[in-house]
Amino acid sequence: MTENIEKLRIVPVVAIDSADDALPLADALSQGGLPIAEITLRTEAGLEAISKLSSQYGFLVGAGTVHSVDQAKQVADVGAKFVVSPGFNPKTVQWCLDNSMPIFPGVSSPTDLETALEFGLSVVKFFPAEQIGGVKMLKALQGPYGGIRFIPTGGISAANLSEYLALPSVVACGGSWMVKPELIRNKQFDEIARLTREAMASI
Ligand SMILES: O=C(O)C(=O)C[C@H](O)[C@H](O)COP(=O)(O)O
Repeated sequence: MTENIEKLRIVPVVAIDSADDALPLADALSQGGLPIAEITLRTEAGLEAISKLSSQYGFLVGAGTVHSVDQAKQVADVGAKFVVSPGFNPKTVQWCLDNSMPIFPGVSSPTDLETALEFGLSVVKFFPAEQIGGVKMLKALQGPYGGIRFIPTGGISAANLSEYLALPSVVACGGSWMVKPELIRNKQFDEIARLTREAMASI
């Protein structure tokens, strides 16, 4: 899974209000060159949106904001291909490992990284990236945690994306800047495709 995500280099993080918008959204992202999305469970429509996208050929759909084993089971049942969580929940991580579900749990400190090592993880989300020290913090972590790679998310946009992607420890960056909820709500799919193309052109 990491290789697939690393090829694309950006993971759009989506909060969707209506599952009816899922397919046009996936089309817009694909047109922009990013056939991938992390659909968060922040909204009630999230699970249904994941279900709709899981059968879209060539589109990689993961689930975000997964806080519990129950939620991990739910997203697995509807066809999510990977799980992301904002923090490190050992029970959720263990369930995913036991069930061959790729998981990228959030870390924000060396202590979290120690836990990730204990679970044998080699790729984690780094959240909230900008607020916890961004590129500088990732560089500092590179020494003692050279075996771990990151998906920084939080505060990333076209303006600072390339700084993160230049780090060898960064697999890809997550972000909502090209899929802001209001763009989806207003069905501005052309604008989503444009912002996605712009992001892809900057890397
Ligand atoms: O919902 C989750 O599971 C999260 O961890 C939060 C998201 O990853 C960030 O909200 C994305 O960050 P922005 O690109 O700054 O919007």
